[in-house]
Amino acid sequence: MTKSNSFFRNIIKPFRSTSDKGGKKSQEELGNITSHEQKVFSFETLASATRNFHPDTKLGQGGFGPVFKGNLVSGEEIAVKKLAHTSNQGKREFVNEAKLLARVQHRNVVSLLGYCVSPEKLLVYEYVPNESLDKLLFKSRTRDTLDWKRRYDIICGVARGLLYLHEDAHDCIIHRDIKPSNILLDENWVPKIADFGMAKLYPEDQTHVHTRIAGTNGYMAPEYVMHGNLSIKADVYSFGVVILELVNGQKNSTFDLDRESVNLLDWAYKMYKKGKGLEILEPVMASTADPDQVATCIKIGLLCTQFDHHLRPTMSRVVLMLSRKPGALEEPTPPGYLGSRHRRSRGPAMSSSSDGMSRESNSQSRSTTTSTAATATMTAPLNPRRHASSASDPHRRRLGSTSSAGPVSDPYGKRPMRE
Ligand SMILES: Nc1ncnc2c1ncn2[C@@H]1O[C@H](COP(=O)(O)OP(=O)(O)OP(=O)(O)O)[C@@H](O)[C@H]1O
Repeated sequence: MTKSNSFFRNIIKPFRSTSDKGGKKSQEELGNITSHEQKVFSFETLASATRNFHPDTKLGQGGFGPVFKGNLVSGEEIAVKKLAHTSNQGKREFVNEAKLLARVQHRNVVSLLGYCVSPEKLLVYEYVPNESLDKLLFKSRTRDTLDWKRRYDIICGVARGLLYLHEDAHDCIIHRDIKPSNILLDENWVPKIADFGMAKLYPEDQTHVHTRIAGTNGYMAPEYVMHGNLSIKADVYSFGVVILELVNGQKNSTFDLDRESVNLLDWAYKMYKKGKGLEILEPVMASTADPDQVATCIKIGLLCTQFDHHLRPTMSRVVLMLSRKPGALEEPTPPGYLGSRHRRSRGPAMSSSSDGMSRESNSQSRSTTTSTAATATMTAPLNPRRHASSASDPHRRRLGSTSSAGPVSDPYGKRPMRE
């Protein structure tokens, strides 16, 4: 047995004896995975590194359970994710995260260093010191640390990380939960995509997969929320939301700058159409930001969040677009979001851009599904001013709304996949 196979077998085994009826299948699936070298850590090593999981070393609390900061005897700093005992859901996510992260290695994706399975299930990551993006971006006290250059570099880094996951990794991986709290920043502000508990392998021979909805309100693509239709374009949509949040500094789902707009996407699109795109930029950055770069990012954010997923660019195209002038990019069509009502445009959009040239929008995609109705109304507006109940409950905030004909939605929000 190879080291990597033993890694997954060790992780899976303790779960199978309890409730995992699909364990054999999972084990076979995992057994096929080739991974980078993974290290087995003893429980004692990790307990000692975290001072016995002392509360002072706690970095945060995720869906799995707590995450602690540790120092190995070698001096290396690590982050240790400890699986809470209670949920089977957590176990599935735990295995999923281990399984997927073990096979990826990229500057913009957090590295899994190893694991421990007994007596506790622990995943060990590289420590990423500058916290998650949400903690900096959505707090007025810390927001100033993110000047435009940093924000632009974060956008470019996350784009490259997603491009890697979608197109360059061993298999295409859809992350499914791209949002600022899952983007960690290292000591040089290099972004690292984290939290692969819900990520899904994307079968090469399929154009899309239908799956249980899992994700976070405000970041989930409309076709995914309504029909469980999952493709790489769902990540592209979430990435577009993150771009616009980085430009504006407000969360899409709690946006309150304009009472006439349902959310940040709606407002940003309206401003753009009025020729006031640059006013989307958070005023504090106005003096330092490069207007062309800002305009390009806004346009990419709007292109990524278009209602019609066929029209959204792929990540390779996004990476290319990031180095272009805004006038060289196609015109975005209206965004999709909960509560939007929008007739899907048919065929590639030919549009006249500000430099006067007509261009075909890039709609090449690994998703060619047409299961989405041509006209769709989503029934649960995001704006908490209108639907306060969904904003106050953390589970519901993560929950995607679903149409009655759509796939099963999970009342507890973040769920990995139909297995
Ligand atoms: N490798 C790491 N380095 C530094 N901090 C980390 C690392 N991994 C996680 N953290 C911190 O621990 C917190 C919890 O992370 P985790 O990925 O478990 O959950 P989350 O993404 O915040 O929430 P959820 O699981 O509900 O999506 C993060 O917000 C982050 O601040």
